Amino acid sequence: MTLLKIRDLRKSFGGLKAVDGLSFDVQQGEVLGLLGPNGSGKTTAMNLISGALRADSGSILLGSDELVGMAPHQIARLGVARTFQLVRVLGGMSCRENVEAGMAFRPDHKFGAAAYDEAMALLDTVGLREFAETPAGDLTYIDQKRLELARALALKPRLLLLDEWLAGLNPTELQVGIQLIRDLRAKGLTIILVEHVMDAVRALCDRCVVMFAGSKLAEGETATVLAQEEVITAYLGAPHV
Ligand SMILES: Nc1ncnc2c1ncn2[C@@H]1O[C@H](COP(=O)(O)OP(=O)(O)OP(=O)(O)O)[C@@H](O)[C@H]1O
Repeated sequence: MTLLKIRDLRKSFGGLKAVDGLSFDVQQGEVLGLLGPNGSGKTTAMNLISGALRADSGSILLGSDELVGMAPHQIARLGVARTFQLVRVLGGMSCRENVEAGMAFRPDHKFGAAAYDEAMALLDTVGLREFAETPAGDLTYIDQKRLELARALALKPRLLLLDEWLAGLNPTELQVGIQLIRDLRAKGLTIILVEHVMDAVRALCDRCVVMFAGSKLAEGETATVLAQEEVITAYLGAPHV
């Protein structure tokens, strides 16, 4: 079953076509890798899906809901959650409060003890239970990334957008991060993963879409796509492949 249907999506900044006629589908329950060299339009595409940017034209259907033209909080309420390439936690609030803030965007948001219990369970999921009352700003960068994931999960999303969530992890942390995303997939969550860490892409993504200069260069099963000559050429010279 198709959860997300993107058709002929376009976004320009001045004369620069950051997303230029992009179309692809995301199936319910799959992890889709959104790949491409630096500047190819991946983050812009994620911003268009989450509503942080408004498309110039095209369509983004989540189920039967058209997301183009909706405000970010409306899209969040429909069940689209994200993490950011540059982490954005509420530094002065505790980790638990950050997660509880994520719940506030949910149609069925909880208060008091119920919110507390759910926030603690989510912190447990990402390995931060012991830091529940620590100000988020005191966490290391990696732990802030974990917290951002817990806050995204607090939305009980149907679709999770992860923008380079695994970047900057050491090899041990990377394995933990990969397992965490696997667990989320096993629970039926649909995920779009923008990622430069190819080991993670191979380990996690059922299918990949490769962007180049705002357009789709390739799409298909991960191993097949990564072996395509035009994909290798597009990445040539990029140090992380
Ligand atoms: N707000 C903006 N204003 C002007 N240009 C922008 C803006 N956001 C992105 N761009 C440009 O749009 C193009 C696509 O950028 P985008 O960040 O989507 O690429 P990306 O594939 O996510 O790259 P990276 O892998 O480096 O994160 C780039 O040329 C970028 O400089």
